[in-house]
Amino acid sequence: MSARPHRLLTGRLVVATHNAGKLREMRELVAPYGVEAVSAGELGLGEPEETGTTFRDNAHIKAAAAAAATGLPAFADDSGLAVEALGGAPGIHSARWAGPDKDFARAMADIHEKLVALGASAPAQRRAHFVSALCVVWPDGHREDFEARVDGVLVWPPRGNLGFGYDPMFLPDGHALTFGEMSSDEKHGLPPRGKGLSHRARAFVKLAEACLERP
Ligand SMILES: O=P(O)(O)OP(=O)(O)OP(=O)(O)OC[C@H]1O[C@@H](n2cnc3c(O)ncnc32)[C@H](O)[C@@H]1O
Ligand SMILES: [Mg+2]
Repeated sequence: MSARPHRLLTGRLVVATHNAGKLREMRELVAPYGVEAVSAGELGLGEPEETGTTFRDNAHIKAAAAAAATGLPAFADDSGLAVEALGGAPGIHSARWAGPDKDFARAMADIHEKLVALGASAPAQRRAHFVSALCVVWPDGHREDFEARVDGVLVWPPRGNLGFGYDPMFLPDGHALTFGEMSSDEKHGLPPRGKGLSHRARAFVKLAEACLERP
């Protein structure tokens, strides 16, 4: 095996998210690796303000806050949908676009309406990508960062109710189903089925390669 420049993650891990859909996916991703995942909710942790200007910064803010509060390594994701015709919006503001009620039906319609106003009806004009920045922070401040994206087009009307957030309108390139129509395993697209499909699974493949070992 090659030398590891990264720090190995073992034992208990805080999954520092308050998003139930992300929590489920992050737990599924770490499950094969023998780490004990405890959620921010189970530990009663608050939500830090996401004041960063990049996905990477915001993921670090969330992981660092959870590591400081618990004395355990913490794992956070900051992610979002970037729509090319909208100059990359909503991007790091993806959660905020859904408002305090987390109304993603409204946020998806909002994006669709903006694309219609631009005359963007052909798939080539409706290109978008999801980005995931994953950050692990240890109580001593050591951090490990991984980022990945998945490209696709935005469909209308939304299709499927299996995922969360913007999944029902996102059709990844080379696939016939939206993320909202995919099972969690299909959306992850991990071996033996694939090399990682979703932004989060692709970033996690990098994290696992660097910081995790199967028991
Ligand atoms: O910050 P935490 O507590 O992790 O939860 P959050 O929902 O606020 O998460 P973010 O700040 O990272 O905002 C990302 C938003 O982008 C959307 N998003 C990210 N990944 C997604 C995915 O895999 N499928 C659908 N929508 C996604 C989703 O709506 C999220 O609320
Ligand atoms: Mg957030």
